Amino acid sequence: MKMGTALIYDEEMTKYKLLWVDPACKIEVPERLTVSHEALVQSGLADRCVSIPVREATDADILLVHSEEYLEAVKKTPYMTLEDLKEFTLQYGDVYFHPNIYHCAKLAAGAALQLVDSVMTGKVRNGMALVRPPGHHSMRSAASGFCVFNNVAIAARYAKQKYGVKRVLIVDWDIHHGQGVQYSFEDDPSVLYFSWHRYEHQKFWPQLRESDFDSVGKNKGVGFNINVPWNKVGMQNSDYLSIFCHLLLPVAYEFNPDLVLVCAGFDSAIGDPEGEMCATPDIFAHLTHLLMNLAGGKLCAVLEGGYNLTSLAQSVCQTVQTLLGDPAPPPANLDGPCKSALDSLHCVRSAHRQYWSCLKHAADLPTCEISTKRIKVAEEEEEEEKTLDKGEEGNSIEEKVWPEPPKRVTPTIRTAVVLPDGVTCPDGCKRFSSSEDLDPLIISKLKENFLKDADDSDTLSSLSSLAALVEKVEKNEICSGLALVRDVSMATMCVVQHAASAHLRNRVLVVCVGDGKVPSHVTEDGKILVVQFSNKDSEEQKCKYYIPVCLKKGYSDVSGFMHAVLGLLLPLAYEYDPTLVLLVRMSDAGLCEIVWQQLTGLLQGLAQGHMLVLMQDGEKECVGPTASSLLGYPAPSLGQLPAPLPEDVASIESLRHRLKADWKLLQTTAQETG
Ligand SMILES: CC(O)(O)NCCCCN
Ligand SMILES: [Zn+2]
Repeated sequence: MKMGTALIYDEEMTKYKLLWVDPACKIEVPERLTVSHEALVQSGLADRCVSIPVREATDADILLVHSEEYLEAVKKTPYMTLEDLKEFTLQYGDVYFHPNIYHCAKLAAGAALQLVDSVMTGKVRNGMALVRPPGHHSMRSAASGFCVFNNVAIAARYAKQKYGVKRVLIVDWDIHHGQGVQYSFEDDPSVLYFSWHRYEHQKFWPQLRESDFDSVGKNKGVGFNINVPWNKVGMQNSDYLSIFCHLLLPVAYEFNPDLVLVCAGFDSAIGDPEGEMCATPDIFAHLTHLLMNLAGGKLCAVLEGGYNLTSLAQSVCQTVQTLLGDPAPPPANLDGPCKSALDSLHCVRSAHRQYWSCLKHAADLPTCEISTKRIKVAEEEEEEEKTLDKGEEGNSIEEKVWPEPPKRVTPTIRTAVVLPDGVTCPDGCKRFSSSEDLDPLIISKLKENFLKDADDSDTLSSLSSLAALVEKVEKNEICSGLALVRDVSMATMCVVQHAASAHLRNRVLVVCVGDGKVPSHVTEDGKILVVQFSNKDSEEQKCKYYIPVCLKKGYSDVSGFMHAVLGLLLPLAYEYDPTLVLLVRMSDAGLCEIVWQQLTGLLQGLAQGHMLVLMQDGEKECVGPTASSLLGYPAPSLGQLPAPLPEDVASIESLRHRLKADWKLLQTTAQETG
């Protein structure tokens, strides 16, 4: 698998600005680009990227999306007087023209195409284009919302035409609805457009009825347009993650794209005057990470909006650092999605349940219109009393403050391996067997707890290597580890006991695939959370921290397993927020290798990538693929997923219903909180 991250930027795109007074447009300033690029340079991230030059999009490129008359009209703007420019601008909404904006718009679109070229030719794995003017509002024959040419829509058409890409996923996390993208692809089943956006029941710009959740696409494209309206401001990290886990990721995996394009707008971050949301910049590390195992890692992020220069720069850095493969930071303040977000999630899932098998079981609403109107009425009442108690000034937008995202230090050793002699150490990994610096107290504890006959020296050495490995991971000297052990249950017990012991401030998430014995007794205090996938009818779930997931055909049913991973394990894991993930492959795990790699890849978003994988020593052939995932290589695609088995969906759903009282990120509708 290819590595390397492209960065596409050219300061020429800073050389246009608003030349007259227009309150709607004054936030779109050249400094947006300079602070973003400067932050990447100062943090050392720019130097780690492959710098790719911009180019001008050709007429043919632009005509993939826009009409000739529109292109011809825009071509005239460089020669216009100030008065003509103002006049020309009046025909569009919330956008401005400038003698140099046509040039910059060609560079912005061209930058996106250069990014597609470098990813599709395998020169890099993924990349980011820092561009302005943005693109997702511009339509076939109209500029809109600071956008002139639709950079991402052009890139999607270009990828299909030049590289024969069959399916493109466009994820638009900008806080505005990219209506231009929706109009371009709403009847096209080969391009799945996903957008969340501030909507407030059509009160927020661009105030379109077709931005609501019931715009699902047209004709052959039904199901391939997904709109998530935010009907309140103040959405937080939990709200964004819930949408990814319970809507975008299940659909994206079912869609199985060959290429992922991101309309990477950062006005959805805290502090932005447009979005007025409260998600912190580090959330973009997780959103990026969660998309990086799709399409074999082929991901192109293109800048859209973002108007708070501080949160914009921080969010851009979080995104690029994740594209480079650095482990994600611990997600901040996950306290469950708010009611309004759950209502939106519920409406979108039920609007799309007929198009996506992963949503077929989604609870139906009586009808969303009624529920939305009901919510609307309730909110308006609430709104009234709020303004009343706010005193005379109705809308005081207080200055938001948030902590600087934590520094993400990648350990010198990314992945260490504990392997029996004769098993080769995978490229990029470091063989680990040191236990000499393990204090004798621990050694004696291991002896008394785990050794039947005291002179079983190689069991002792393997267990003490594991204990030593846990210490190194805890100290962030090593990011992740992989061990082949003789007795995987005993090794699990040893790691859990060691990691959970007092002197290590750990919360250990133990994910077991297979029916072996797991440490279920040590989970009362919440220092351990065990999730075990098996095909044995699970004995009644004992406590909040031991969760048996029973799948009829075990994990051999890829769809059912991925359904459980995306909709149950990921939300649980994010809410639990472990400091260490222990992934255990029990000997009888009939798990297909790619699913195992997807699971390993997805779980690395937790615990800053601090993960230990334990496997039975008979699974030598699994060492290479597991190591490649631990090293940050993207997992191969799973291919088109058939519908999960109904009985598996039923058992996962009933488990989710049982658990959601304790684990708020498992909720998918507001009704459940009642
Ligand atoms: C790219 C963008 O989505 O941030 N543009 C926002 C335009 C807002 C106009 N009121
Ligand atoms: Zn925006």
